[in-house]
Amino acid sequence: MENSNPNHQDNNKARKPGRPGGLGNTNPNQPFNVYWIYAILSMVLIGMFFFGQNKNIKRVDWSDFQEYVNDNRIESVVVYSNKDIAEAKVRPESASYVFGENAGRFGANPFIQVNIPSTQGTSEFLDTVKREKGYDIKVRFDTTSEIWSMLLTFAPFLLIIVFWIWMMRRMQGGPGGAGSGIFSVGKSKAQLFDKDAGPRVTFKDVAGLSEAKEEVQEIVEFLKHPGNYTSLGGKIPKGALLVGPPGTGKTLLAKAVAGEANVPFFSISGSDFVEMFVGVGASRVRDLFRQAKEKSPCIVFIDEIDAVGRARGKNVNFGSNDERENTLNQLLTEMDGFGSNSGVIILAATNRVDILDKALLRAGRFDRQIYVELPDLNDRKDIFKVHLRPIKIDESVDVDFLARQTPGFSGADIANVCNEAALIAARNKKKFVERDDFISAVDRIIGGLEKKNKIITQEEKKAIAIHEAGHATLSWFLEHANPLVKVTIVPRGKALGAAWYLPEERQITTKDQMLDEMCALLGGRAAEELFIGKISSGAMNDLERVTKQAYGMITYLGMSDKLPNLSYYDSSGQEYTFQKPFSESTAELIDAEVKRMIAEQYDRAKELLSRHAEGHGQLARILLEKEIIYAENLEQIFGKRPWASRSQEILQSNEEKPHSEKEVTDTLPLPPVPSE
Ligand SMILES: Nc1ncnc2c1ncn2[C@@H]1O[C@H](COP(=O)(O)OP(=O)(O)OP(=O)(O)O)[C@@H](O)[C@H]1O
Ligand SMILES: [Zn+2]
Repeated sequence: MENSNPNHQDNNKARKPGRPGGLGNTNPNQPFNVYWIYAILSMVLIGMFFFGQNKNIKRVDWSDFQEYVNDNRIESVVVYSNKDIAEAKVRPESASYVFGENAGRFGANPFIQVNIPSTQGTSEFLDTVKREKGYDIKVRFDTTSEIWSMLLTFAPFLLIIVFWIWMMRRMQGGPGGAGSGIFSVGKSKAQLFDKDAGPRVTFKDVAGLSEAKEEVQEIVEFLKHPGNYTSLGGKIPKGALLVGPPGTGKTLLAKAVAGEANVPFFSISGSDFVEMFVGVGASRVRDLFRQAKEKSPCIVFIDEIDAVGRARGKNVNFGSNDERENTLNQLLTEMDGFGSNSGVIILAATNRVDILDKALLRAGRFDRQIYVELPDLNDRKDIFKVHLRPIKIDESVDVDFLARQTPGFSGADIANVCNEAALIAARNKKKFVERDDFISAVDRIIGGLEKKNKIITQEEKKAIAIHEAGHATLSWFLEHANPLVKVTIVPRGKALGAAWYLPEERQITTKDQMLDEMCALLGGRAAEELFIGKISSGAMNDLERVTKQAYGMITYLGMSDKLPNLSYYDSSGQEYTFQKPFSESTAELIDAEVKRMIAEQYDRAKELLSRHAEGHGQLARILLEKEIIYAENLEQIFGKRPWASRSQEILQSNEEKPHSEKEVTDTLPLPPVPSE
């Protein structure tokens, strides 16, 4: 079965070492931060809002004004000395008198304005009134209004002009340079590795991957000697897709192609195109190709192309993914647009070809797929050799041994192991990195840090032991179950118990094998029920896998008696949203079949366990005591495995206990954190 081990892939992802992706070029000497522009603009707007807001002012005649003052209806007066105008605030209790019906409207701003006749100044008039009647009117002379109004009229224009100049300079690659600020959202974030900058990556740096290297060798030739191909009328391919799990060296390979051909290398991640602004993705794509054409011949590498290249929706979700689709369309247009002899070759990486839009894979686009797989034993040796080069090791370190310890590791994981080992040795103040450091590094990367200090009650420990012993016992007695390598109840990372199995390398899996696997997975829960009488949450991971397996067998592989030879799998990757491809009654049948299949295997697990209850009990006791058991312990208890066991062969031929790809972990509920 392809992808028979989804768990492992997840682990892989999690422990992928962090490394710089295609980051945008942020210019450190940027003299002018773009946020200043925002700040100034918003201040102007706020200012305009407050000052430009006209108070609702009622104009009155001079004679009315005099009357109001005489009747003491005015609270204060501001005299604008440079204009022949005075503004007066009306006492609230007089508002209705002054404003009449409109009092409500003027209520908040009870101001009146009056033109001062040239014959008699307001101030003199007010002075007289004050003196004669003793009213307390505050008078203020104001000259600022003039300045303000001038500023307010011209400031926006000034700002716009400054802003404009600044913008033009930026667009011409002025002080800020390209790649920074808001006006560069449409610029691609591609990272350029020019041919003369830094050490070149070549095929020597890429270990293993011999088939992939052979295939890309041709691209190197295209780039080096295009004439050889075009003279015969052939067209140089525009792109190739590197397909494989994370960390297997896709980026490295693409870089090596550029290095071998000695051409510039643009690197960008698919997710860098996608931004929340509409149209930005498409404009970034245009920009990327414009840059690439300028530098041609060159390689453009798009990592994680699935971020933009996912199949365009069949089900119209009312424009939810429009932006991504526009970006994808632009990419397709650009790929069609440039001539096949322009010297730009696009390499893209993905680990999900199945979800890519079919248009991307059509002839003339990414019509070649190059598989970059997880390394096998020999490849792992080579990768170790590459990454051990810079490390000071002593003679106890044996590459062959290391490669055997790391099945299922990707190139990135191996790089990580080497680095980790060096760190561990440094922590222990060693002069050289020793074999033990590598073993610890491998262990650490497999299971996260050992957490011996995690508080687990004796009862919980017993439950974990019984659960794990259940898996172990069943895997011993089921013909097709993967042979067990070791089981531990030492908590590592999140898992409280774990079992390692040797996976058999098989391309197709029979129904019997799948059923046995399910049975072994159910062994943990079955042992809990049989020997503790209480079931726990520790089996969640097991149950999830069993349920998925059963659904897969019934709906994809057509392996149930009631629904034989039917597959509702859609390899085109489109998901069914509104309509299932089967009827309601079939859906019920599927559910019933899944339940039946799991129930059968569970009964089988319980039956087998009760037959070997004594051995199981011994196993659980050893586990409790030693926290770890190996295949040999099982042999001592149960005798030779009834079926020729690959694990035994391997264990005999190799003294080391190989770690293995298949790891079944169980999570039990953590004990409550003691409150301090
Ligand atoms: N075959 C290999 N030989 C040597 N080193 C490798 C190999 N594969 C991976 N590595 C190491 O792992 C690192 C990460 O690999 P790379 O970035 O090429 O993986 P990738 O397949 O592109 O991953 P992703 O799909 O997540 O982008 C490399 O920088 C290199 O150090
Ligand atoms: Zn389990």
